[in-house]
Amino acid sequence: MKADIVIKNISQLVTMEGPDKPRIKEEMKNIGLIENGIVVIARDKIIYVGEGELPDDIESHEKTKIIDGRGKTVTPGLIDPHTHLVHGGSRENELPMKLNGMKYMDILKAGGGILSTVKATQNASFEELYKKAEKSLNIMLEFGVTTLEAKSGYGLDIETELKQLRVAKELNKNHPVDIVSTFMGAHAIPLEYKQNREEFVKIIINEMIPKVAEEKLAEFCDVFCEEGVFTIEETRRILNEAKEYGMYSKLHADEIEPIGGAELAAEIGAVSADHLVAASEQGMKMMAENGVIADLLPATSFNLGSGKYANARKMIELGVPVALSTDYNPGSSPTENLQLVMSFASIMLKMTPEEVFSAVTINSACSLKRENSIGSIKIGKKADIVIFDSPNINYIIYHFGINHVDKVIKNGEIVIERN
Ligand SMILES: N=CN[C@@H](CCC(=O)O)C(=O)O
Ligand SMILES: [Zn+2]
Repeated sequence: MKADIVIKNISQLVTMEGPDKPRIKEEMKNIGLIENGIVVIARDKIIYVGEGELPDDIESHEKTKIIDGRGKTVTPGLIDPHTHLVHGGSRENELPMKLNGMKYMDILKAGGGILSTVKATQNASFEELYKKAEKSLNIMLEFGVTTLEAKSGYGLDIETELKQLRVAKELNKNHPVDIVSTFMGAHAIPLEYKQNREEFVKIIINEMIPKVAEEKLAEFCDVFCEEGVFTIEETRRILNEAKEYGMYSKLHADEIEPIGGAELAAEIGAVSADHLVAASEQGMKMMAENGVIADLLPATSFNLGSGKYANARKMIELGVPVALSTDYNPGSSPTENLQLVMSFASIMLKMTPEEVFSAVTINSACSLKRENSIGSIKIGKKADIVIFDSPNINYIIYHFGINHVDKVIKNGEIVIERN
């Protein structure tokens, strides 16, 4: 077999070896760490992973690229399974309001917040949305993200929801980062339906979901299940309908109030429940029993400044598989930096570096139903790999706020080279 890229002498190689399924409890600590590691790539796949030298049955050719991994940490490409990538405008105008004590949900109730991004997204052309999202995607790739999820939800009318999803589809075709799309028409109740919310729920169920499914624009459906937004019952109806059309479920659950989002996620067999800052212990237990992944978003807690963070330690203790995401969006988490999220997870959620790496690789892959092709460095999987300019995993998390990436390899191609 002929190698196209060989990365050798790797100080710390994070393989995430083990079964392609969500890691829980102590499993989250086993990241398959190899010192003096070697990874070999041929075309777009990993063909060897181990320790020491190139094995005899793998040959190099004159174009084989040999990368010296001394002083470097190598991991699977990072996966960000919760973003609101495609949207118009920005919301820095809300910063002084928040500093003056106005709450995130009060801004929304007054017609701002998500609803102001809805206006900006409705008014933006396909090209404008594409360019803006492409810029963010480039930053994410620079930070080591090779696959991410992108939600609609800033349209709230059928044309704009479809426009957002079509932008994501086109970017997925043209950009090295793989994008998994989620339909989130149930992100807020538009002002014009405030007195008639049932009408809006019916539009989502009877018009939007069938159209999104017909155009094959989303694999997942998500709902902002929160006090003052969508109720448990509305969320159940929307996600069950989406299931009929073949979409997996995700929920924005118990972000602010413990209204039973975690319990609902377990009941309907959602793939993930996200946020969970206010989730009840009973909800966490039910998630563990039903294998629902907790996708935690500590950058959002940080940016909302509430001082409230999801109880990751309790979730891990109870056997809930934990993933981590940026939640990149213009309101509550305007950052593309997943490495920063990893540092927040360690400091604020008390997750160990090993748990953090499990959360942004294999568990995130599971949260996108991609665990058979990405999320670990394993023979036969996609050659999506990050080389960090860092001698060990702890340093990446400890030295926070900067970009530790040296190189990013996507589908066997070096797409980012920073040093
Ligand atoms: N909480 C709901 N949705 C997004 C925020 C959207 C926005 O504020 O624009 C979130 O996940 O944080
Ligand atoms: Zn979100």
